[in-house]
Amino acid sequence: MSKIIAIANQKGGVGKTTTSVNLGAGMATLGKRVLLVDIDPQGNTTSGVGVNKADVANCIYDILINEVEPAETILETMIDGLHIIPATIQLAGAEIELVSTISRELRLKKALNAVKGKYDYVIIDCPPSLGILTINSLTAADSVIIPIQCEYYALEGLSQLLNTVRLVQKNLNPHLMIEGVLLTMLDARTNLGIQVIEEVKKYFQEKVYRTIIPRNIRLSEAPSHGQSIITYDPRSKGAEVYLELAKEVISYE
Ligand SMILES: Nc1ncnc2c1ncn2[C@@H]1O[C@H](COP(=O)(O)OP(=O)(O)OP(=O)(O)O)[C@@H](O)[C@H]1O
Ligand SMILES: [Mg+2]
Repeated sequence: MSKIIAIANQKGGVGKTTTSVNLGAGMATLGKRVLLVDIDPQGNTTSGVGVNKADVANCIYDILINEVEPAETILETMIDGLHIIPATIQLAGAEIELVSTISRELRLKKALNAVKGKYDYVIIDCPPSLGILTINSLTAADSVIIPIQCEYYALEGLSQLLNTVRLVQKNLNPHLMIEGVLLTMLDARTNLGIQVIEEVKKYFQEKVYRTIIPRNIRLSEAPSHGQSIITYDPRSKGAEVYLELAKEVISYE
């Protein structure tokens, strides 16, 4: 059975893309068939797995707006079992173009229905907003992973996200669950990190993953080489923790 997981937080730069790419790569390395879906006009997941956006013929925009078949957009990556539906800057227009479309919140769900059977996991990298692209993702998803950066104001803005999750549950997708909360970019040398961990655990309790992602320079280097951490530096701490996270997420099957 396939599971569709959205990686969402409207706050920018909290590790959504890093988690999509490396959790996906980790799962594929563990033998799962994984489809990444880049639904962020920034297209960082797309370039992060080595796809040259200039060479992309059809992207997620064409699925949402032009009703192109998803199978015509799927690309392979350098990791066996890891495929991607890419995004290009063209997607920036979709928010506005979708406004006047019938059942605009259901576009991604309908499209993924056609391909999800081929995969164990579909991982959707959401943009840093709660607009129609994130709503499409939450409507298509079985569950959502919320990355939270171990920084000041970590919980700020989360009530908006949780409110959006509730609205989607009520109106569009009653099955949507919170898969887990992931603490990212922990700097273990500071007390602040420890405080944030405690605060987030108090709020989300057993939903918080045991695996905590530390700050790791190799994780921030990998995207500029168009690679996940698993191939860029398999011996790094970053590769170790994202594989651990992949095992943890798979264990909840
Ligand atoms: N664990 C980490 N250690 C070091 N750097 C990291 C780590 N996680 C993410 N980064 C870096 O932090 C920046 C933001 O991460 P990322 O792009 O994954 O966040 P995002 O939530 O997808 O951002 P956006 O909201 O813009 O889409 C990137 O430059 C990334 O390489
Ligand atoms: Mg991103």
